[in-house]
Amino acid sequence: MSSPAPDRSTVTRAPKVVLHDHLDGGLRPGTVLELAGEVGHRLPATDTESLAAWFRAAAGSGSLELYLETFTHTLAVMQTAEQLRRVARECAVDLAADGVVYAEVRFAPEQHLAGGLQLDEVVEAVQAGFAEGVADVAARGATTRVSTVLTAMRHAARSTEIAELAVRHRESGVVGFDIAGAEEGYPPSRHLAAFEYLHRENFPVTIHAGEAFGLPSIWEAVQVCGTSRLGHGVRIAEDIEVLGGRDDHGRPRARLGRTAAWVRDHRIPLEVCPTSNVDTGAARSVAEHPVTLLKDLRFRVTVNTDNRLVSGTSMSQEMTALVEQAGWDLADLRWATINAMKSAFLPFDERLDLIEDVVKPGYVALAAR
Ligand SMILES: O=c1[nH]cnc2c1ncn2[C@H]1C[C@H](O)[C@@H](CO)O1
Ligand SMILES: [Zn+2]
Repeated sequence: MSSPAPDRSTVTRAPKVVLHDHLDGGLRPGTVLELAGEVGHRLPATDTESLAAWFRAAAGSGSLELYLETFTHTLAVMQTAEQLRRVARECAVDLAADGVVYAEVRFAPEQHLAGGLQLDEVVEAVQAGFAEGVADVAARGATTRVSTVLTAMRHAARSTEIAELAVRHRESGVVGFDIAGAEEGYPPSRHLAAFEYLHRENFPVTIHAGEAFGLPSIWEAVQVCGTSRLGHGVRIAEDIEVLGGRDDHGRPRARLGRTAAWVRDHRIPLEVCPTSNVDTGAARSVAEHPVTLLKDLRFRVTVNTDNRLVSGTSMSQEMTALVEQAGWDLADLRWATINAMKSAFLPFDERLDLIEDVVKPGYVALAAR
């Protein structure tokens, strides 16, 4: 039985969980303008509206490489402890205002050293900003929680150093490690030493894979690098043959290749970011995005923002787009949210508590209105 299609305000009020959100892709346009003015960085626009529009237009180029070029303007204003703390504080506040109750936010410390900071200082500044933001939210009577994922850039050669950095800060809210950046030509196995170190340390890993490059990248991330989650992972759909019609349980009839079957059988979470995928050309539209097929086939799908500023989005926007353009209903949103909470890099009991004490009651409250 399908549940009603929620409107935008219901989606905004629903408790949401985001596992894939880049700190340097989610700044407020006003903050970029203000900080750029302070450091003398030239931007392609001079007011918040046209700057936000510039990011949208530049990001929607259909290529990951061009999408990533827009980050020069955000990274330029994230090079001091004060700047990082402000951006992180605003990130926590903005996510909470959108109804996000748990977030894992990522960034690449190696990209924040131009102002003379050391790697540990970068992490400490961001952690301090998240703590301030969470406290601001609490002071206004709401609750959110933000964890940190440290990213290493896949074209660079600092992944082992960043992996060690992540492990050093595991007691203060760094919960995972990721690799990001241009995918083609930079397979995840280049960073095998970092992944092997992290496995020895029992430290969680997610890998951007199956966005700009297809199945081999996903296979390598899972089977060679032993990732716990897949950043995007949408091109797993290339390993699925849709046969048409539905089975007795209402699921689409389909034949899964070995990699797709492995990912589904082992419940490997897919951190799907629909708008970002449309921007980079990994999907034609939200309506045609493979996330709906993957949901119907009961992969462990989660819904994410990727880059709120760059893709002009939010969790509520991603979920509303899925409702309006791909036929998702409230039960689907709840399911994806619980999937995300189950897949978080938190201890099992804390994940369970958030599901039972926050997510499920939040959905009950929505239904009661
Ligand atoms: O979707 C993405 N794919 C690959 N790399 C990405 C994506 N979004 C952001 N990045 C890169 C650009 C950022 O500077 C970096 C760290 O957050 O990660
Ligand atoms: Zn990403």
